[in-house]
Amino acid sequence: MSALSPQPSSKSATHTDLQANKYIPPWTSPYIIGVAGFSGSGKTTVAQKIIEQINEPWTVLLSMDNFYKPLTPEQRELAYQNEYDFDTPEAYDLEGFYNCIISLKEGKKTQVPVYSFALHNRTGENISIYGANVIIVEGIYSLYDPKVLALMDTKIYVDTDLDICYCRRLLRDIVERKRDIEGIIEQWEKFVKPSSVASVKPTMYNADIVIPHGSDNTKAIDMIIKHIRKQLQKKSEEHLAHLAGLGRVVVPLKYDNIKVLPKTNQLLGMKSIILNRETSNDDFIFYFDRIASTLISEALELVHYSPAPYDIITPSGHRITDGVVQAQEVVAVNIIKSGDCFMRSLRKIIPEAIVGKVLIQSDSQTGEPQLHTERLPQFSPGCKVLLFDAQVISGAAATMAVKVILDHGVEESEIVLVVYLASETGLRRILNAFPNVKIVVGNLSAVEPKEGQDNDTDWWMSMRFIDARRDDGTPIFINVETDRYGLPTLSLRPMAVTLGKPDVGSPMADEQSRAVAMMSKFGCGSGRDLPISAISGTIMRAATVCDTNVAMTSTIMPNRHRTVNRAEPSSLAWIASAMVLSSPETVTAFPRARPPIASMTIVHG
Ligand SMILES: Nc1ncnc2c1ncn2[C@@H]1O[C@H](COP(=O)(O)OP(=O)(O)O)[C@@H](O)[C@H]1O
Ligand SMILES: O=c1ccn([C@@H]2O[C@H](COP(=O)(O)O)[C@@H](O)[C@H]2O)c(=O)[nH]1
Repeated sequence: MSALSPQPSSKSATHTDLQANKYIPPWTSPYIIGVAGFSGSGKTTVAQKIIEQINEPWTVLLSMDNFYKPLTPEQRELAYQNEYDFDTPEAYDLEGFYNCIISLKEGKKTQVPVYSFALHNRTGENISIYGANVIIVEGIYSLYDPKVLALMDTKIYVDTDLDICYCRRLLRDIVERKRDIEGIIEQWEKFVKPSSVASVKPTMYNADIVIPHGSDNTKAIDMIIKHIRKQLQKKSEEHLAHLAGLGRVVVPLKYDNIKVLPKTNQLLGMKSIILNRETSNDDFIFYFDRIASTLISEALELVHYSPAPYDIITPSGHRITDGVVQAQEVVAVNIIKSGDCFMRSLRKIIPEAIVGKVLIQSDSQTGEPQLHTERLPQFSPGCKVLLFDAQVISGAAATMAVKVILDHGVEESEIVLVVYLASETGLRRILNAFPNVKIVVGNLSAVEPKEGQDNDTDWWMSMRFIDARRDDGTPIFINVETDRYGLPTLSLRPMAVTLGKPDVGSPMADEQSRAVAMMSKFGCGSGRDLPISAISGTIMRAATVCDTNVAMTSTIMPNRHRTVNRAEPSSLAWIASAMVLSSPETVTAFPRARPPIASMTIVHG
């Protein structure tokens, strides 16, 4: 189901929102907060409190200390004798600091040098930052450079009495920065104190908010957090509205880039087997893997081959002059965890394939897809990337994943999305944003709505909930999931959903109303007093397959069950937000005794 906007059917679509024709992820406009103040004033402590309380995925704390200029051996010697001035703005590489923030602001993968206070120098290592939604920049001169100030959304000055700062710095520098007490006192008197008064204090006038008494001032910090939350909510609404726009029909969906598996007897036969309640668990996995292999093989048809640069001599001595060789490296990327159910088949077809991963998860309340983690390899120039997801419904997660891969230097035309189940709306959203991406899909929703199915949403819901009733009519939530051994498996959970009122004024209100109508149509009754956004979140979350555990929905039968073990925090968050579990009761446990398959190569970028 598309959770992002009301979708006109392809028949009736006349909308031409050309502005929507490009995907702008949240990390190309990160929210930047500057925190300044004296050394020891509590800047880091305040920043950490903000991070804890806003609880945004991909919040980066960037310390200006990382941008101390590298020292010459002579300067290092001075530093060890407490004769080097680290408290003048000239000690910082202000240009490098600015360039780093600009690069992050543009959503680029950015290298940040690591600094050691013990060595008084950069360590030579770098930390790579990518995908930040919120960046907190902390440092004595973070509100100093007008160019940097212009990039900040909120500027905070932590105003703590200088003597208190001195005491705290003494303690911290001895314990954490391995400094001796005499040296700290000497440096304080000679450099820190005079610069604090002459150069740091005046930057207070560049701040939007001044926090008297530092991190003790919980009231001020609460106010700041409320303000930041409001700004982030606005940003998230803009992102959702933008994603919604991408789902609108700009031009009728072009099928040149989409390959749907033909409904051959062979494919229908395999589907019939996996739908049959008599099918054993092993056979289910076997036939699912075969369908996955077919999808992968289709995707590999898009890999470039070139004439072999040598003649082939057969065992019987014949010369073959028109051999071909693969001319393109193939790299796989999973949208975890659902994409994992393709991995067994991938391993059989390309055993040496490098596999990268992205974790994209929806916010439980708004349904906004958020990038939590990426572990991607260094993509070689011109390589082909197969992006795996079990299902694409709204298309938001896949759109975001494509953007992540593009940001890592892959050509748009070299990305092939491989997906078992997809809605037309989702594919339209992806292709509106990235018209050169190729898609290989096992099941695509009806292009023309069928009788009684007014749109993709209906189709998806019926696919999801088919046969999913208990004898007493209770709807059951069914998923094909990837289990801890990387095997496709099924889970069943009874479901109770409360119907509520849409959030007035929310860009999702229409969508929420539709969600409620849809849920009631499919028999979900009221149960608990939940905000509607939770329900909507449920649908969106499932729809975008952002949950790490919800792997794949299909026309599946409720005969294969397993004990649902949902201990991972992400699953708990999902359960809490979705509230689909009326009780933790799971139907029967399907016995399984399988060895884990060989672990995947996860290349850290
Ligand atoms: N309100 C506070 N009360 C007591 N100690 C604090 C308080 N805020 C910070 N500290 C301590 O003071 C030291 C300096 O704080 P920190 O946040 O690192 O300051 P800054 O980043 O401004 O240099 C740290 O050891 C920290 O734990
Ligand atoms: O090698 C170094 C580099 C810096 N300093 C001191 O650090 C503070 C800034 O860090 P805060 O976390 O804001 O305290 C600055 O006052 C420098 O004097 C250092 O001692 N050695």
